[in-house]
Amino acid sequence: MSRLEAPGTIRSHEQELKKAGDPTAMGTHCELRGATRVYPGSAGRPALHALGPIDLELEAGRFYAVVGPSGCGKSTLLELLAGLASPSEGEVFINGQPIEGNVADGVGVVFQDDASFPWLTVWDNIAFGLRQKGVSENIISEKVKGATKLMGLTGFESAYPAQLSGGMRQRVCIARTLMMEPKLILLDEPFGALDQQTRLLMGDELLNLWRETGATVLLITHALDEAAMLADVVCVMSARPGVLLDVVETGWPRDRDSRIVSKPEFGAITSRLWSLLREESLNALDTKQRGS
Ligand SMILES: Nc1ncnc2c1ncn2[C@@H]1O[C@H](COP(=O)(O)OP(=O)(O)OP(=O)(O)O)[C@@H](O)[C@H]1O
Repeated sequence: MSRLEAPGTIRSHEQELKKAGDPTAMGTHCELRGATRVYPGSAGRPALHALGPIDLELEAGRFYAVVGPSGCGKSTLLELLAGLASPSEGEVFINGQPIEGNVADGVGVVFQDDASFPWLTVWDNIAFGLRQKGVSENIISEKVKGATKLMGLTGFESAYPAQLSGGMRQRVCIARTLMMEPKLILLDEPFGALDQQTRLLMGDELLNLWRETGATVLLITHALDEAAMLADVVCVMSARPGVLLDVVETGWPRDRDSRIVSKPEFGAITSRLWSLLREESLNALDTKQRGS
């Protein structure tokens, strides 16, 4: 069942897994402490306080989703964790080490926009990062084969992105990220452009991937049902500047799949998320309509 816990209390789960010697608890541990992000003003535009302060701890090997009103700072939060931006105040730690604007090793990011390279085949798209790193072709070949199989792309290795569906192109991007064996996978609305059925199936694939790699996953999504189905923990953000409103533990078993959407608990979780977000979303809409 859905239950709410204060952000600090989720630490115990990781400790339990480690004590039990769980091999899947191999992902990255992340922590934001008092992190804020203010975009400086320019050309007569005032500075914009986009995020925080936020305190959030991501335990190794768990699946997190972040939901919140449009423009509340979800992508900004992801950029801080990815090391693509530095906090204006506060700190971000990856495995206990502060990061300051450096993309940490073992972090993979997947964005909403189809980021496949149109001039490369599926195979070469997936191999791209490893080639950049100078990895030998033998090893690349083995890894690409594994990734195409895992992402259901076998048989399409020599196709170009334009010959694939949107869902397949997004799988190519996920496979390319996977190649780098990330211990922290950050996804910003990766299924936003897909139809509902494809989103559910991609969600199942993402769950498989998460189980197989033991990575820590943080998924940003507008879709409350996607968050409720996929995540162990749903972080609910307020309207801008986004702060953590609540942390909802879904309580799903690790071997879940999209069939849980028919369970009564699923409806209870999505209702809980909407009751937390409804007022915030109205506030965000109101602010947008006032043009501030
Ligand atoms: N580089 C930037 N410079 C100035 N303002 C920015 C920049 N990037 C984002 N913002 C602003 O910061 C706020 C938060 O943006 P962000 O993209 O993090 O929100 P979000 O919750 O991911 O939005 P959405 O739900 O619409 O995708 C928004 O008001 C946005 O316009």
